[in-house]
Amino acid sequence: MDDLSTKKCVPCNSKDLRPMTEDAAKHLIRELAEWNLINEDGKLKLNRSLKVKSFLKGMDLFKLIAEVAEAEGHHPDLHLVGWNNVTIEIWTHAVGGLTENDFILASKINKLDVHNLLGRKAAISSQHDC
Ligand SMILES: C[C@H](O)[C@H](O)[C@H]1CNC2=NC(N)=NC(=O)C2=N1
Repeated sequence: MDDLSTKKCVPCNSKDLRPMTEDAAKHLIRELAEWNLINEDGKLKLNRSLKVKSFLKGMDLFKLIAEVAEAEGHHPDLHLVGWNNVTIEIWTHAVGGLTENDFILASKINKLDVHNLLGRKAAISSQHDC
């Protein structure tokens, strides 16, 4: 399996884009440390929450994530910035479910060097050598 973070998201407006099955999503999620596969009213999504050092550091993290999303042309739902935590959800709105784009974006988020923004003991990805 190629490292998802080395792939590029594709435009979501191709008519033959379909949501992936739950089995396919369960297979791919194994490549994504710290992300959860959730089923919200039958809609599969990727979800994760992170501890951050402060509200402002949470906003800084969202800005870095936004830059990755803009570069990929694929966007997360940046759900929440709390005083010490953030929550991110990713799904492909065009198909109402998950596509490989979502996993690619999550993998690129995992690669961000944001140690200075994260709360104690938090890590953006357990795959990092910290
Ligand atoms: C053409 C382009 O791919 C679409 O407008 C993109 C933009 N970003 C997107 N992000 C997400 N998460 N889902 C989409 O369906 C989507 N569509």
